[in-house]
Amino acid sequence: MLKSGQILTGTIAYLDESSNGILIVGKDKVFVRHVLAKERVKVKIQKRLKEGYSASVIEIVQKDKERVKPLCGIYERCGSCHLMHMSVQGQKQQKLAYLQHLCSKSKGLHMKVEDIATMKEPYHYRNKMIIGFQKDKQGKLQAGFYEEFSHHIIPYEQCLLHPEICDAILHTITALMIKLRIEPYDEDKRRGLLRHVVIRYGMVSKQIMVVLVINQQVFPARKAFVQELLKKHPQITTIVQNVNTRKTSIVLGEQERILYGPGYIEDTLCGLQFRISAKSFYQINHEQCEVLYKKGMELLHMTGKETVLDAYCGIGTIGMYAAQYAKQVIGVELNKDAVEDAKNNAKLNQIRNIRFVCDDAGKFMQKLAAKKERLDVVILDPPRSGSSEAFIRSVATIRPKKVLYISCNPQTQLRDLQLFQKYGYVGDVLHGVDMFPNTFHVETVVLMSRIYK
Ligand SMILES: C[S@@+](CC[C@H](N)C(=O)[O-])C[C@H]1O[C@@H](n2cnc3c(N)ncnc32)[C@H](O)[C@@H]1O
Repeated sequence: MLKSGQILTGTIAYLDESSNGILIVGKDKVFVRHVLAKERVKVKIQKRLKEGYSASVIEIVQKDKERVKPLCGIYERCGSCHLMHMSVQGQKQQKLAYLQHLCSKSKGLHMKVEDIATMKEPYHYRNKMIIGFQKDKQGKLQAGFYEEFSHHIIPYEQCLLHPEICDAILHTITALMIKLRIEPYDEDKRRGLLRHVVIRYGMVSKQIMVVLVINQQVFPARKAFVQELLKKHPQITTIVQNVNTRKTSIVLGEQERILYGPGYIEDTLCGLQFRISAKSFYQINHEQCEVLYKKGMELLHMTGKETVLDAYCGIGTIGMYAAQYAKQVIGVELNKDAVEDAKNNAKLNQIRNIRFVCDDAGKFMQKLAAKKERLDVVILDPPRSGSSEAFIRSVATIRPKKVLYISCNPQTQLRDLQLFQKYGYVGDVLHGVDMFPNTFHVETVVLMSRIYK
């Protein structure tokens, strides 16, 4: 048994799915942050965990050649980034090893992992920023991201993952909160006004949306707040007030009020125009999203005769891109604001061979199967939790020739691939796209086809 405070030296065996370095000591696992696989480290045991022990690094005795100095001053405390101490190549190797490991332990699947498409400049890529607020012990207002596994905010000056303008806007918002005596929301006491600020940035259009999430219907200093914010940042194209009075960690509430501008931003992706409103999903990495969609179309290799279903379609981005290579596309999405955006986006781009339905993807697929509808291609890009058996079973009933599965969570994707296989669809290559550099997340795409003709 290891003791708290005990000092050990050893070699990191591998990094787990949360990028913890694993040191094996006898039968015990010791979890070490911010190390690389194969590095020799001197660590101090901190505490016992359910699965082993946590330890802090005293010294990296032997550095891996992919180790780099993190550019962010609060990297080790913040927790939003996990791999900033690795070069682009090192991050790629780590993500490849992780995907290979996941594939190898997915029973019944014979997947190989093809390359991961990385970004040359892996900074300032996130087009959406979510900020929380708190007061420190001295009553000083702080703004920042949540520390990993906690509701404690780590204040920051500059975030290397977002466009610089977002930081400047946030600093103005913090100054305005102090000036106009706007209290940050306190989760425990359930008091205070401003819960979160969401900033969305159109990477091509440069349009900016600021969403102020407040804890009550009335926003007392609203006019002055909006006027002063716009005066300081005339680049902001829309400001939305969102009301969230629920006891929840979900950021946005249902109700919205537009305080300035149209209530949405527009952006260009794969040569198409998209309107994005506050509650709609939009891929957070513009450059890599284009890489991902192109990869998807390349894998599908469509002839222009296909009827395609774009399931979990968001604002219709993949579907509209696919519509250029297909006979017709149906998009299905649960979020009604996103469907509204999608319908507008089809008009905006004069794409007439696409229609959108607001429904649960599983239920919609069951209805299509019951009506014996014909589909040639199904594209699905579900949320992190993955798809459902109802959806997968109905796909098998409809018997499309090809199924393209895009995912931001390879664990649930591989679970779903096992189900697809049970229902007669197999894929053998997982393609990675690094949509989230400096973090342990990775986007993957796989093409499946029917085993039985
Ligand atoms: C990862 S996003 C993908 C969006 C889109 N394909 C894109 O690339 O921008 C997942 C989408 O699934 C939607 N969604 C979540 N659960 C759903 C369900 N049960 N049925 C249909 N859509 C759902 C979310 O609202 C979100 O827009």
